[in-house]
Amino acid sequence: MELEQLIEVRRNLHQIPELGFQEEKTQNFLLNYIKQLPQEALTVETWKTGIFVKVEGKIGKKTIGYRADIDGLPLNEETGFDFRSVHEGRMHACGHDFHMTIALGALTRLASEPADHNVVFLFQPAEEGPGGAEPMLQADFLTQYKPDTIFALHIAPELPVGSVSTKPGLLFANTSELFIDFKGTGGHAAFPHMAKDMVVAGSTFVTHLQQIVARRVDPLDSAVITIGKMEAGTVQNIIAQEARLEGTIRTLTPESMDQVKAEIEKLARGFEISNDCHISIQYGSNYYQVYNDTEAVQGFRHTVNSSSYDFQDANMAMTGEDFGYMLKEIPGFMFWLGVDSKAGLHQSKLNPKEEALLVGVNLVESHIRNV
Ligand SMILES: CC(=O)N[C@@H](CCC[C@H](N)C(=O)O)C(=O)O
Repeated sequence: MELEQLIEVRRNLHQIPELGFQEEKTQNFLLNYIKQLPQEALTVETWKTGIFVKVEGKIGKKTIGYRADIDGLPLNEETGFDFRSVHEGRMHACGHDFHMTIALGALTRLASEPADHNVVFLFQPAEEGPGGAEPMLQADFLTQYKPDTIFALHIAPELPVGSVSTKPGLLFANTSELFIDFKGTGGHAAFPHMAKDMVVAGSTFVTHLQQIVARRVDPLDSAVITIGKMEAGTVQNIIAQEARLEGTIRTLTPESMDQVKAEIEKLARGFEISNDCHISIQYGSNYYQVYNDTEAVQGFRHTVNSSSYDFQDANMAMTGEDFGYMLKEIPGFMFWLGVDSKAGLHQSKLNPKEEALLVGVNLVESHIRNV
């Protein structure tokens, strides 16, 4: 599959981003594509809105897993491309259109010319939330064809095309979604002393959360608490009775995640007293850290060094990835693929360079053949 075809597939996928476990059109597109490949070596099975494809190897002693995530984000695209999202308020702003296209490109080559080993492609739903990797690991297909090793990639806007980057050990953080609801007493804007104002409580709480990171977490460790969404009130002259914060916590160890959560709960109890309100905290999906196997990374470094592409040592990042659950069960690694975009991940103008699609396909295919 050459660059022109990869671009066509990517642009088709780019137009139809869907949220986690709603990826019906995406699944159909992928299935239709897979259907027109030579079928002799393929076993295809759907799992919820995802898909497994096994390619029987020529020798077939080992099984290599390759995972691509398939969901989009709830974001309005602002690229102005003629192939922009046709789904209002949805965008492939985390590169999953690239991830799927690269997997299809490698699958296309392997379906025509299988590798020595078996390969299982996992088209996984719901990476952005609520998390598809952990339940997908329980699928019967994987019990039957459990990979001995597994890998995946993520696009990296800050790296040039032709570069990839990874490291042994911890690559991505532990994550937990965070939802905090405040309930006070509404009232007339002119009589604040008679109400319990949840705009004030909620917004002060946001700034106090940052003190947990600054003053409770060991400075030699690290954590992030980001509130990405805040909702409160009804109109400008009514004191808000309710407020809601939605965010995410990132830590470098599962233990510091427990500590940060305990600190948030402690802060909330204090706020309930000082603001005379009720606060309830919910954690949505939690992702286990992405921890790369040293030997697997060495093998990949060898693949890259034997190609015309450039390998760079990565730093840890506070991004999260439910692929961490797969790596907890199966040794392997994740790597960053350079796509050189001014706008970063989760931004409405993300514009990865499409030449990187071919770099991805070449490296995924050659690594599978080298393992
Ligand atoms: C690679 C990437 O950007 N992943 C997401 C994963 C989000 C997990 C969950 N919804 C959360 O926000 O905690 C990320 O934001 O890092």
